[in-house]
Amino acid sequence: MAGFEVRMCNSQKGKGLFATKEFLPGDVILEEEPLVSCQFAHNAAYRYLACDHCMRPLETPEQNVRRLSAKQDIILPHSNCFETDLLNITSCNQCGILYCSQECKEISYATYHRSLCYIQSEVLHPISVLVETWKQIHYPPETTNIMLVVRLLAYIQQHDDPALAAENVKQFCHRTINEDAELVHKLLGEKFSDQLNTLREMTANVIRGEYIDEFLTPEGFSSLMALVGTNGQGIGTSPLALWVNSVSQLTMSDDERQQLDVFIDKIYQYVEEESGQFLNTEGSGLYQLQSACNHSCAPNAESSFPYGNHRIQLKAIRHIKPGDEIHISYLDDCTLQRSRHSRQRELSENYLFVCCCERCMSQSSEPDCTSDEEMSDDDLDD
Ligand SMILES: C[S@@+](CC[C@H](N)C(=O)[O-])C[C@H]1O[C@@H](n2cnc3c(N)ncnc32)[C@H](O)[C@@H]1O
Repeated sequence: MAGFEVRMCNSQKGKGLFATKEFLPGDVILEEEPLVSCQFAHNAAYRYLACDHCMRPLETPEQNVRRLSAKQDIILPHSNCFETDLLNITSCNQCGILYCSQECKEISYATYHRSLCYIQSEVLHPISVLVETWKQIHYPPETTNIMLVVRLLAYIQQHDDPALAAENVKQFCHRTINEDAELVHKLLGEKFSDQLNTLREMTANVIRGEYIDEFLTPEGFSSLMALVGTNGQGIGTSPLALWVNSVSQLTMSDDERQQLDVFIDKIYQYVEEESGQFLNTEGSGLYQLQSACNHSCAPNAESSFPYGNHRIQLKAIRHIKPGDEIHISYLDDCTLQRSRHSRQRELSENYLFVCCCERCMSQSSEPDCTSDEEMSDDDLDD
């Protein structure tokens, strides 16, 4: 038994993910591979070398920390178990892009890469032109990626049953034409309508065909961009974080643990000094089940990437009973601590919905905050 189902919640929230069995805190609810995923364009340009399919970083924790801190003499203890991960690196025979394994290479080719394979050094290739244009339009911190759109179109094109694949794509949360336009405006900024048209024409130069042409009309493309903006799940992978996680589970004396903690704090300090906050290989993916999960300001589940690649895991963080809706938070921990007003502002500005979770509803009798003090960034809850 899967333990969950996707069904309608109400007309405001649309569909949601519901438990069909009990989950205790720490229980895994589901694990899922994305339909498609892709590393962000700037992240790749800044040498965050990753598997082109699953986003597994192609460096050991030690190589990772040395690059991010610019200190070539750092030696990480207990790091030998990670070396084996990198023994199977391979590349596409035609274009040379890198994969962490033969399996990723084969899945990628069979799912979307066959339609998109090109020699990366061809600066005038339509994909290079599109990616470079995207980088001009969408600066870091990146929230989505035009290549996710392109891979989605290639996924439909290469599918054994392209009509069914197009329907699968349309199952993701979608909106009215006006709401799509508003979301694309948010995504691309002030000059969004010219930019959207440019991106659409460039995307059509990369890929087109019977089952995807409907997504390449002005309306279809706007709706596809909004679909990716609403449903795209951020992915972050870091060999250093995996190493920290695995050494924290080793058995050692209190003294050794204390020394290790001091060492970890120190390397994070070096890394922050050299590389700021951009420490992870970052990208986004479209997940069929995960994207059915609605937001709550008091979530009972959270997602993570415990395998250091794009495979997502959803875990219970509170007791979930059969019939309960499974919620994650779309907000970071810090914003979650803030007032209802502040949380709702963040959600409506960035995700274009008015949150109707239980916590917001139970606080809806709170007066609306309008004073300068309450509008400030640190308007903490309660
Ligand atoms: C990733 S989708 C989640 C699945 C979606 N409900 C569906 O029908 O496909 C995100 C969208 O769900 C809706 N949503 C999610 N959480 C919500 C909440 N707490 N209150 C109101 N709407 C919510 C919003 O329309 C949001 O853009």
